[in-house]
Amino acid sequence: MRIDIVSIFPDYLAPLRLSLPGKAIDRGILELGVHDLRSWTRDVHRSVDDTPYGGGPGMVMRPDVWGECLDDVCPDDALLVVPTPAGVPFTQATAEEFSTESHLVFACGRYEGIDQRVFDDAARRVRVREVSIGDFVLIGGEVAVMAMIEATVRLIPGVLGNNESHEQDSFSDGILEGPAYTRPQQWRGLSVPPVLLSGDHARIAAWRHEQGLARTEALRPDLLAGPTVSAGPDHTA
Ligand SMILES: Nc1cc(-c2ccc3ccn(Cc4ccccn4)c3c2)[nH]n1
Repeated sequence: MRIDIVSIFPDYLAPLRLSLPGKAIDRGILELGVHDLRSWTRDVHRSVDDTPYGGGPGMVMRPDVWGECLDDVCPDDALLVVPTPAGVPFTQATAEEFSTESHLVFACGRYEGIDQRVFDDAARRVRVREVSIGDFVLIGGEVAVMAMIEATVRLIPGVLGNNESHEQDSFSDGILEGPAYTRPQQWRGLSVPPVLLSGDHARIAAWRHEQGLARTEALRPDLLAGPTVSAGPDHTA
């Protein structure tokens, strides 16, 4: 898989080369390109934003600079992912879909966002996903992109080591994971649940499922309410 990211703060994405994505890069499983949007400016001030039509606070990112950038960075077979508070929810299902792509391009906006015509124009030749990572507003797209890349890259075969796996991920079977324990068996007067010491793998699996279900009912009853809308093949934003 190749991932390209466009940002006016390319250094913000440097941590992606550590930890998981970094290992994937070293193993040749992932190619990562980070691009400074200002490389596509033509004025002496290297301007990327302007005042919003219709008035309102803040600035909007210019279509001309983004358009020329995406012409260079985003080929027709790529999936263009645009983080925005006004997008379709990014879920584990979205991460699964993204992990099967050969080329992802992430457009990190700032200010009040990017001129909508950038995505209307891009949609003439590439698939576009406007995606939200949660119902809160960030200052820009970089943090959202790092979260989406981590959730996506860990699902690529070979990225997680043998003793880590995503098969039992939270959300992958629709319920939250139950509690986890490690040594020591007694700690500050608190004990590990005896079932986990029993060696009875069927009982342990059943207990973990019950614990996950109870946690889900208590904290995330919405997950038990049935399928939700998320950014995926049939939900183009
Ligand atoms: N789940 C998410 C995603 C974002 C996000 C993603 C990209 C950008 C580019 C700019 N902003 C700030 C901003 C503020 C007000 C209205 C629009 N955008 C972003 C915010 N916030 N929360």
